[in-house]
Amino acid sequence: MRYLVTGGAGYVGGVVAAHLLAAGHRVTVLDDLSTGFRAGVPDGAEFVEGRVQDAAKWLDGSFDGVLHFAACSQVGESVVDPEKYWRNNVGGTIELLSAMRAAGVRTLVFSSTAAVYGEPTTTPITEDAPTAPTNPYGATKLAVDQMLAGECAAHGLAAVSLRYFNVAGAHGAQGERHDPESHLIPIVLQVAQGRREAISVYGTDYPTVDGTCVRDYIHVDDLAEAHLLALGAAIPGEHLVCNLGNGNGFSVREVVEAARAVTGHPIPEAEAGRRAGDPAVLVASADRARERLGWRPSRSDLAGIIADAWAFAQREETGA
Ligand SMILES: O=c1ccn([C@@H]2O[C@H](COP(=O)(O)OP(=O)(O)O[C@H]3O[C@H](CO)[C@@H](O)[C@H](O)[C@H]3O)[C@@H](O)[C@H]2O)c(=O)[nH]1
Repeated sequence: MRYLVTGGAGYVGGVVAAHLLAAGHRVTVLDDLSTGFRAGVPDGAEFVEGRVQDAAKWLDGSFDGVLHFAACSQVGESVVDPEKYWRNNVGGTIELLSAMRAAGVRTLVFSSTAAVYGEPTTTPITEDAPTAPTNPYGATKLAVDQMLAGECAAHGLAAVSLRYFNVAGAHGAQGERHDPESHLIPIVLQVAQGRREAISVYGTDYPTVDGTCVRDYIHVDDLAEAHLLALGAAIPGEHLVCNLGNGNGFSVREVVEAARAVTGHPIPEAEAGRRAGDPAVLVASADRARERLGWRPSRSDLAGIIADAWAFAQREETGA
């Protein structure tokens, strides 16, 4: 099969592209390199530098489906520059959908997020939980989910929205890298490497096991496998929504403790105030992904996830 992967130079898109290639598919990556690097594009993928808004230039009937990752994804930035998020994330997807319709490409897997749920009312979170995003990033991802439901009903698109919880770990030389970095595990590992003095723990008075926020960390390879399964599970006319998480929560302090064990470095902590918009607990119910996709995450051990991220961070540091 032949697939277009938008945003395939990024962390998740690049790892999914690698899994598609390993499964014997042909992959074309479409990415505008707005993140400043193309390290994520795996060997063996065709690479097209361009914007998703211009997908019509490259999409034709030789493609069997699209995996859509191209999006702005920094929560904080979305609050200060919401227009950029609506323009890219929603505007870009409108153009992609019309290009797909024109080319007769009728299968789509979309990179959605747990951020659509906002502050959850129950845990673990199922797909039927109320959606109430607390920032423009989550709002634009929810808008695309809603757009896809309409596209499926009106035009018979087969679409799956995968709502990721906290993606972590690495696939060999493909790992998580943002500039500036804001995610917990990469920052903790920068402290281990001596590139930062301490990890600022955002909030120690949450109603959780140790007062710090609890998240559901999922290995990027498990996440990638769900995308391949989603391609097979997509049904014309149906918009399927699945959460992707392990169903286990770990606190910030548990993550830091696990990183100390993995790296052998002390990793000092500095208590800081709460970060605006952080829910106390975000843990997925992945029952639907198990039932509908047949998905079985196999790398849910936190130490293993951090060990892969650490190997990637060390590789980046030494340029190996
Ligand atoms: O220096 C840091 C960085 C993070 N945290 C905490 O660590 C947890 C995880 O933070 P982070 O890695 O930034 O992820 P989240 O804020 O949970 O957001 C992730 O999960 C969201 C949906 O659940 C997605 O929308 C985001 O894109 C994705 O980054 C949170 O409680 C943060 O407050 C710290 O204490 N110190």
